[in-house]
Amino acid sequence: MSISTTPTDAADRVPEHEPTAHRGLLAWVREIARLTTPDRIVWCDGSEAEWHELTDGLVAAGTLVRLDPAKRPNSFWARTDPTDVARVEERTFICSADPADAGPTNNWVEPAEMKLTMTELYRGCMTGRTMYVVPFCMGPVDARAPMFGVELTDSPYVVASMRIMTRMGASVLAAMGDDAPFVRALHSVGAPLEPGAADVAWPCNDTKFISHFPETREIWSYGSGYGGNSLLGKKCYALRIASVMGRDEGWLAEHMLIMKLTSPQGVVRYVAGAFPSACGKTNLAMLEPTLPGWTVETVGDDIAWMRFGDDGRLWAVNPEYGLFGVAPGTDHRTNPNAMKTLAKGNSIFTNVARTDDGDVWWEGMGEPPAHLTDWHGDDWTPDSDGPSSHPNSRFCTPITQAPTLAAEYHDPRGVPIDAILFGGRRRTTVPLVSEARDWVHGVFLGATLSSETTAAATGKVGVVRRDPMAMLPFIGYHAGDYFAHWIDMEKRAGDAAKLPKVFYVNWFRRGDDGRFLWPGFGENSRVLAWIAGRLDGTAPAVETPVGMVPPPGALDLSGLDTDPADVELALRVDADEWRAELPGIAEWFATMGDKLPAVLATELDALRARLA
Ligand SMILES: Nc1nc2c(ncn2[C@@H]2O[C@H](COP(=O)(O)OP(=O)(O)OP(=O)(O)O)[C@@H](O)[C@H]2O)c(=O)[nH]1
Ligand SMILES: O=C([O-])CC(=O)C(=O)O
Ligand SMILES: [Mn+2]
Repeated sequence: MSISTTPTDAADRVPEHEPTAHRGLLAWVREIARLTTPDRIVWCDGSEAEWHELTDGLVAAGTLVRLDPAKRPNSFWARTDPTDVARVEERTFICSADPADAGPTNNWVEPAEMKLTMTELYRGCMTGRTMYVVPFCMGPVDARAPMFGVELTDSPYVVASMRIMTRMGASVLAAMGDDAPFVRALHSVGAPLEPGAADVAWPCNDTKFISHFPETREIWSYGSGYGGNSLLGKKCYALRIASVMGRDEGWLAEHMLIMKLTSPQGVVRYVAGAFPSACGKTNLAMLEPTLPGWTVETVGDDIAWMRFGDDGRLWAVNPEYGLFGVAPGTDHRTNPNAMKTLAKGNSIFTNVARTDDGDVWWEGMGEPPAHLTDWHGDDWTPDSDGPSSHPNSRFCTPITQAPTLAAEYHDPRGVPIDAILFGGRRRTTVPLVSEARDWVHGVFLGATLSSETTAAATGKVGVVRRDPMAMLPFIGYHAGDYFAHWIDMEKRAGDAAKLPKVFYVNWFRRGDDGRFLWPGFGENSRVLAWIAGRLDGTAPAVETPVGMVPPPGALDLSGLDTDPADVELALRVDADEWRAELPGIAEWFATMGDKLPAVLATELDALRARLA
């Protein structure tokens, strides 16, 4: 790291140590320093030495606790303020010039008004703190058009996490040269330190704003240190801002995993999958197939940027560099590859429990130890009331440590997608797997995707809501325009178009007694094998009102110890349940007003007719 300024004249000193000649960047850094008045400015180089300096400082401040290096090398335990544990959707804003561009799914404030409000919050907000300049790149730096960003933040926890989650530092700054365009991402925890005041382990502010200015490609985040609100390369840039770039430039920025699926015969298929937050993307991306001979390799677990190649195929890149995964439920039986990734160390665990011998623990990881320190920092025993770990506790770890990493991960061209899966968390109605009849029907399935809310966002858990393409909290513009953009992708593919087939999955259907009807996790390979068979034209399917499903016997259930009657229930298409679903879909579409593409209204009419 290089320190560019002294404590007293942070904003105005001659930039002798500023490691770039990028005038736009320098001017912005000085402008923000003048506004936020940090004690010093640090330009992050992404080096090993810088990581150690940051993490040592965070340990000294009490934000991080170093885990036992013999068990978890170079790894740390963090606890947040109990009010700062998840994305805050009601405090997230799309500040487009025209409110119609934000649409019915976003909070909107006029951009100048939002900037006025937030400028007053930012004024002096870094007093007593360091402002870090974090140059980062979403996707490979050697891409044809590398996607740069710079985050200015007063949180060293954010800097350390950004080093895991993005390509960042001196090499990125060098690649930016002196005039590359970049997304300006400003972040503050909103907790100035007056001289002599004591700091807290997790500074944050009750007032929170996660604001996006799509026209100027800017992000202003204030008051939260939690990942989804503060690691601005992730949801804010790679989904909300990038979805607007995609609209303008003809590509897609999606909340999708990307996997490489290889059959026992060696046939390779690339599959992307959109499931809402905490609905199984990371697990599917790292799956250990139970069906012999199949392999799954990981390209991405959360975000896919997809554009058509000259070959008419849809090519997907994972813009991220790390995994920011849900901890609870992750275990050697459910996701052994995540456990192996974490065992290599170099990770930050947030809001999980710590064992007395310097390791981490969370619900779902086998038998609980007799004593833990829980995510509040309190003593915890198996007799304690609540869980030891917050349901949205997370691990942050380098994706390059995954034993399942596909070699293609590093390829700036990405991988050509053969199938897109949409999926949600539904106790009823939605069958284990179904296939769309064509592209428009596939877009309809995505546009009407529904799921029960999870702990990944603040608010009530378990409420069914429409979550189009698993992007409800992340579409940076009008959802009706977004649907039209998806439909139009068919035209963008050109004459040689080879569109992915679309499937709809639900791992979470339950029996009357609340049990999961389908065992999930590695057993999902059986569903993937049927999907691969559909792509090859070898697997059978039967028409139902909602799409094509595997007939009895079409799923390979050999060696599965689930009751076949449960599998049948998981696959069932119940016309009554689906008829009950129709008013909700109609209501949802009505919120799009005249922006709803006519073909989607036609799809709904056709579904209604098939169910009549
Ligand atoms: N029953 C069941 N649970 C699953 C399955 N796959 C994942 N889960 C659980 O669902 C939760 C979320 O899974 P993840 O894979 O982390 O979800 P995600 O979509 O990557 O979540 P985000 O990182 O928030 O976007 C975890 O507790 C998993 O254990 C499955 O096939 N069946
Ligand atoms: O953004 C976050 O906090 C984590 C995440 O991946 C999601 O919620 O989809
Ligand atoms: Mn996610």
